[in-house]
Amino acid sequence: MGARCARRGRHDHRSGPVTDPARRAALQTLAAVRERGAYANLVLPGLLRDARLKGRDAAFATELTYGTCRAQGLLDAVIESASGRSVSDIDGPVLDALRLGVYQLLRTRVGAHAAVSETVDSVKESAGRGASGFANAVLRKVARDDEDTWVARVAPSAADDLLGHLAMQYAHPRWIAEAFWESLRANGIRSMGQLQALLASDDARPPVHLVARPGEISADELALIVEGEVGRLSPYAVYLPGGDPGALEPVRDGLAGVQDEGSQLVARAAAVAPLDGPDGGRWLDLCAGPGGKAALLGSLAAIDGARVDAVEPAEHRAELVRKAVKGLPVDVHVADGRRSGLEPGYDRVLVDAPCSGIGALRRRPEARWRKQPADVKQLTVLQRELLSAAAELTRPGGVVLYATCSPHVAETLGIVGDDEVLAAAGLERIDTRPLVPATDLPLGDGPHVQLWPHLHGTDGMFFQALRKR
Ligand SMILES: C[S@@+](CC[C@H](N)C(=O)[O-])C[C@H]1O[C@@H](n2cnc3c(N)ncnc32)[C@H](O)[C@@H]1O
Repeated sequence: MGARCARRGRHDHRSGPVTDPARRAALQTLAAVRERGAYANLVLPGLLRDARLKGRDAAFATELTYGTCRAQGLLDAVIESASGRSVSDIDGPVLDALRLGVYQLLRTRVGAHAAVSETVDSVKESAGRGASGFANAVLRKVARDDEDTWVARVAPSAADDLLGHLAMQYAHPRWIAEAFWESLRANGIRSMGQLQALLASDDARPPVHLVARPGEISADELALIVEGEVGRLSPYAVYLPGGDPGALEPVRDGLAGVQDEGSQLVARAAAVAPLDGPDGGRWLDLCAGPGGKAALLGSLAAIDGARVDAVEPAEHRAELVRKAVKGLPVDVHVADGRRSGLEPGYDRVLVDAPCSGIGALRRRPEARWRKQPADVKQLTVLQRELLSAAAELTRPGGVVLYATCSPHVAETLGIVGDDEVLAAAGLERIDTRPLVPATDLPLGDGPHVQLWPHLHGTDGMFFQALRKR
C-alpha cells in the first residue's frame, strides 16, 4: 500500500494564500506532468526550492506529488465512479486537484476536512465557483468510504479476475501487471501472492540507495557517516533512512552517489565476470547515459588499471555521463552503439539496453501511466541490434553483460534466451548468479539473474553474462 503521510489536518486553518505552498508545489508538478509530459522528479525539486520548502514541508509535498502520480489509475477510477463522469471530460486543472484531494483522502492521514477544503479552495482559485462545487460534491462522496471499500467498488472482483483486481488495488496498468506475472512465472515463481507482494512494493515509496565509490570510501564508512545501513547485496551499497541525499557531505564531495543497489550489481558483474585469458583492460559501456553504471565501472577500472569507453547517442545524456565520470579513466563518445566506429577487441562490454523500464517504476512516479505495450516491441529490435554490435566489439573469450531495468520477458529472456540470436552473435550464456556476492536471497535457476523489488529490495533488474566464442 502507498506510504502514509503522518500529518493530520495541519493546514485546516490558514490565512494568506488560498492553497498552502506544499499543495501548490504538488499541483504545479501534476500540471507539468499532464500538460507537457514532464518528469515529476525533475520538476518538483525546483518548485520546492522556489517556495523555500524544507524538512517536513518538503517531505509532505514530495509524498503528495509522487503518491498522486503513482496512484493515478486508481484515483481516476474512484473519481469516475464518484462523479459519474469520465476523467477525459474533466478540465485538466480540476482533475489535478481532484487526484490530489482523493489521494489525501484514501492514502494519507491528512484529515478529511483539510483534504476537501484545501482542494475545493484551490479549484475555486484556478477554475471558479462552478467547478469548485463539483469538486466539493465529488470529494465529499469519496470521503464517505476508505480505500479498501473504493477498491472493492471500482476493481474487477478478486474471485473472477484476481490479476485485474490486484492491478487496480496497487495502481498498476493491467498490461504491466500481466508482464510481471509472465516474468515471475518464467522465473519459476507461480504464486499470485508473489505478484501481490511485487505490486505492493512497487506501489510504495522506494528507499534511497547510495553507492560508496570503490577506492574512495567503503560502504561501512559511508554508512557510519550518513547513519545508514550497509546493503544486503552490493558491497558498495548503503541504505539511507531518509532525508535529502544531495545534502550529504560524501555525496557533495563525490565519494558517494545515489544508485539503486541492483544497478550497482550490474556494473560490478560487468567488471568481475570471468574472461578466457587475461584482462587487457579495454572495457566498454555501450549504452552509458546518464552514467550511473559508467561511474561505478570507471571506479573499478581505476583500481584494476583498466580504461572504459562510454557510448551514448544523445548529446545531453552524454554530458551527464561526462559529469558522472569526472576524474575517472572513462572516455565518452557521442555515437549510436550499433555503429560506434570503435576498434573491436574489448575484454568487457556492458549493454545496459534502452528498455521499457518497468522494473524501476517505483523510482519514476508517473512512468507507469505513460508507457505503452507497443513501446516494448520496438525496443526489442534495438536491443537485439545492440547485443549483436556488442558481440562484434568483444574479443574471443571476452564477456558481454546484457542488462535491462525491466523484467519483461520479451526484453530479457526473449533476447538472451534466444539460441538463434546468440549463435548468430557468437555468444554463449555463462552462469551469472556467482557474479552476485554470496547471499541468502533467492537467485533462481539461472543462468541469468532477475532481481525483484519485493524479494531483493532492488529495482527489477535483469542481467545475463555472455562469453564471446
Ligand atoms: C537504460 S539506459 C542506460 C543507463 C546507464 N547505463 C546508467 O546506468 O546510467 C539506456 C541508454 O541507452 C541510450 N541509447 C538509446 N539508443 C541507443 C543506441 N542506439 N546506442 C547506444 N545507446 C542508446 C539511451 O539514450 C539511454 O541513455
